[in-house]
Amino acid sequence: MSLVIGLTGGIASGKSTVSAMFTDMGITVIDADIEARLAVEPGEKAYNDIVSHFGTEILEDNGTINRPKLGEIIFNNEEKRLLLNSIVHPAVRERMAQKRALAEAANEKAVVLDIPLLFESKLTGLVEKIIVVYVDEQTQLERLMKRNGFSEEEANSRIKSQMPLKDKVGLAAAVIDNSGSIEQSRQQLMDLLSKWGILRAE
Ligand SMILES: CC(C)(COP(=O)(O)OP(=O)(O)OC[C@H]1O[C@@H](n2cnc3c(N)ncnc32)[C@H](O)[C@@H]1O)[C@@H](O)C(=O)NCCC(=O)NCCS
Ligand SMILES: Nc1ncnc2c1ncn2[C@@H]1O[C@H](COP(=O)(O)OP(=O)(O)OP(=O)(O)O)[C@@H](O)[C@H]1O
Repeated sequence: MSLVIGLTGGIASGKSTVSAMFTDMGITVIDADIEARLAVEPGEKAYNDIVSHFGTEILEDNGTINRPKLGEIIFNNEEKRLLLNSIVHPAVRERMAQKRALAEAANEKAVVLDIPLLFESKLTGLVEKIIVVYVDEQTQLERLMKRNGFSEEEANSRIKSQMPLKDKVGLAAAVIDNSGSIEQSRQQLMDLLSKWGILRAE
């Protein structure tokens, strides 16, 4: 039986950084952001639905979705964001369930589902234990602006579209505080996985 771990947090809180640590340990990570990208490739049902609702203005010349443009629309319009969610999320859920079943069938010790919107989309039933990757608000804002080249306003509109990170902390089985160095976060993860019996204590 695999332990199914949900890895979540807020935008730019460090989920990918922590999920890379799991991958380094040979633990399978299924990433909702990647599945969401695959689900909207040309020819997919979700792609057709997006084009019919948002129009061809959100396409690149080669027919793929212009992600910065769609992002600018949905992070400034709650109704449109919920519409996009209703198109993309069912496809993501289906893809993640398929991959999770494959990892479980292979009898892996643990499998990680990296889902930014685990709580917002009420997907907690998909996982057994939840790890929240936390950073303080100021660090989150600074890292998001730096990583994506966003203005403070652009970064804040994205942060505000999610459940406040500090509210997620209270809903988790464990929290990794990623406000410090990456090495400090790695140590927290190692301690946690030893405690859960996934890694042997050194
Ligand atoms: C709006 C889109 C095109 C912007 O693409 P872009 O490449 O700029 O960002 P990316 O997909 O890498 O997402 C970055 C982060 O933004 C946050 N985010 C993305 N979508 C949403 C959303 N609908 N609501 C709140 N936060 C979101 C997440 O923290 C995510 O990790 C894209 O995020 C999208 O299609 N979103 C809808 C699907 C979705 O909810 N994905 C998130 C997990 S399933
Ligand atoms: N402990 C750290 N110290 C300094 N920078 C960090 C640390 N952890 C992550 N970062 C940087 O902060 C940014 C956000 O981290 P990361 O991409 O892992 O977040 P994320 O939660 O996966 O984001 P998203 O879900 O929005 O894609 C990245 O540019 C990353 O390199």
